Amino acid sequence: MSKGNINVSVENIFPLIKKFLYSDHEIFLRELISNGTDATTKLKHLISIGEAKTELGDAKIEISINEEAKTLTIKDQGLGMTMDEVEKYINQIAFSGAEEFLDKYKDDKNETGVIGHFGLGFYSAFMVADKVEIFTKSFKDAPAAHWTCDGSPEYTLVENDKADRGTEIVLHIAEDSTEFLEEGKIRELLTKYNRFNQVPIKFGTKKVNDPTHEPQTTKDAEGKETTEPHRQIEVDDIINNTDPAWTKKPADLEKEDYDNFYRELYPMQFEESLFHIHLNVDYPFNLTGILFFPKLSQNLDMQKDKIQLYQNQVFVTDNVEGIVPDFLQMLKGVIDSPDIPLNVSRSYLQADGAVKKISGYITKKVADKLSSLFKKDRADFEQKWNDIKVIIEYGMLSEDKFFDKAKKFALYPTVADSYFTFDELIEKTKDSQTDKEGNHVILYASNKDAQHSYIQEATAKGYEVLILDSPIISHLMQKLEGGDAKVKFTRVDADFIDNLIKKDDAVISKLSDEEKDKLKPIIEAAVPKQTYTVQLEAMDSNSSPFLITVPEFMRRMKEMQASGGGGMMGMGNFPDMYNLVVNTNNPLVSEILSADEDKQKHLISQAFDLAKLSQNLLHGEELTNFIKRSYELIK
Ligand SMILES: Nc1ncnc2c1ncn2[C@@H]1O[C@H](COP(=O)(O)OP(=O)(O)OP(=O)(O)O)[C@@H](O)[C@H]1O
Repeated sequence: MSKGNINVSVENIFPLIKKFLYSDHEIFLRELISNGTDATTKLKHLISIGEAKTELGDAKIEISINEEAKTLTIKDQGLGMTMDEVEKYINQIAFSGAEEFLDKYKDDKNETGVIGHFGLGFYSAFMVADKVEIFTKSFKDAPAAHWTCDGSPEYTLVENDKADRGTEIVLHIAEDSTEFLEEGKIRELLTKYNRFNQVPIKFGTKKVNDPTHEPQTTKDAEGKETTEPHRQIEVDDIINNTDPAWTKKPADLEKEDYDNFYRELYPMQFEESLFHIHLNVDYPFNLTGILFFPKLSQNLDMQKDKIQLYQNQVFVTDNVEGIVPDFLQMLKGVIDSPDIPLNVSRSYLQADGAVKKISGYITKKVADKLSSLFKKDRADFEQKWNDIKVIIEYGMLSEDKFFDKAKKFALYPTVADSYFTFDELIEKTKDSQTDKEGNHVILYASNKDAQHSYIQEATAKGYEVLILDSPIISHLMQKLEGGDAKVKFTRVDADFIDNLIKKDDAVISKLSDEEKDKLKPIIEAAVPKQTYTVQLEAMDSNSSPFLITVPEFMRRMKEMQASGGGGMMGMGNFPDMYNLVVNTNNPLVSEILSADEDKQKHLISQAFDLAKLSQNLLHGEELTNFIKRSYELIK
């Protein structure tokens, strides 16, 4: 028997371990299972190179709870340790590792930046146990060992008669951690961290139908058939899938396999994904994974499903900030990499060269996949556009490299359901939609119904009108305009149509300048001055007499501010401002001019309300009054 002090210089490490990372005590189980997994895969390797003369068998890791003894046991069939190895690995290496880890992070307790908390290793057991025992027998021909430590720096190490190869860690669960003696809690943790563990994990047994037994059907005297019940047998309850889809070669997988994996990953998700991207790189870093483009969903549960980060098939976190570019965080799926440093703060992570490369690689893979989908089946891509556009537009805004690639496949749908790429759009509209100053005006609407009359005016002239309705689209337009000084995006209700795209053939006004000077103050007096600027224009006589427009610049700045930054400071709080465009060629406007004062008021308020109605601006009392007045008119 040997007794000893682990390391006197850090006498208080155990209370520190207990207090440390309080909310993350649960990771002890992941750490111990990872050790068991390593021990098993190492043995497998030694057998394969002929260094270990033993059979691996169906080596698994077994987790068991003994409620009476208040213990939780993690037992593996890996390579085990000799007495000397326990002394070396547990008393020295593991301990100094834990010590170093704690030393580094003990002041960082509140820093959410520490992710994963890998590295504390074996000693994390003391977060939940007040005594830990190790029973271990090496695959080598050496006596088994029994190590005990009760949370003081003192340990004992004695020989033991354990006969089967492997290591058994017995945790005597502390009074304040008894939740880890509950089956439900352990099952939850196993599912969270280890459902794709490389080595099978057994947690209890379960009853299944005996596959060797065929239930017999018998007939009674009246010919009624009775089938005997299935015979049930008890089998190990293996909680994990050791071979998840992302560890396989894409060539070995069908679409169905990816769909099944999506469902396996998010069992509460009933929608299928739109498409997947299989990641697989081994230089200059190791990374595998599968990312899914989800269908846009209002379902909040769905938003909760996030990309999960694994390290060698062990779950680390579903907060992939800094590793996956922001714009791709709406994707779902898994990435697995042993090369991501996990016990560092996020700011460090973002500056890490390998992590930057990973993020760049993921961006490139996503762009390449989208590009190939676009080329392979454009109709299908167009159909999916609505679900994927926000991610792509966000990416174009935030990553220049992605912008350059996405410019070739990002789509601009029109109100007539055509989908153009940017280049196609420019080509299609450059002759008809270039104004007399040489500006190439791209017209768009944000809502087909709300801006219906404006859209109609524009399409009647043969112009293309896009439907652009993502929340960040104003930022993207700004960026696209920045790339070509002549291209201007303008919403269809930003002005009356002839002013949106000014051509040379100006319409002649039926009203003389004196008549206009007379008319303007009459209308101004009848509409709220602070909100509406009256603008007299000679338009087509068939166009509406009154038209409410929102200047493009003003509206876009407000929208950009509402969707986060970019707009001019303070614009978001600016009151709504509109132009009231009066068509001096419309007969009704001539009539207003020649009518008596009462009739003038009446005609203006009716026409003004109609203009408001077509901009969806007529509400409440104004709407009630308008309806009343309109009934009077048809009586
Ligand atoms: N179940 C086990 N079977 C065999 N050896 C083990 C087992 N658990 C721990 N060890 C030995 O103890 C050492 C220290 O374990 P510990 O978990 O503290 O650190 P680690 O696994 O090396 O690294 P990490 O800090 O990433 O967990 C291991 O490297 C291994 O040699």
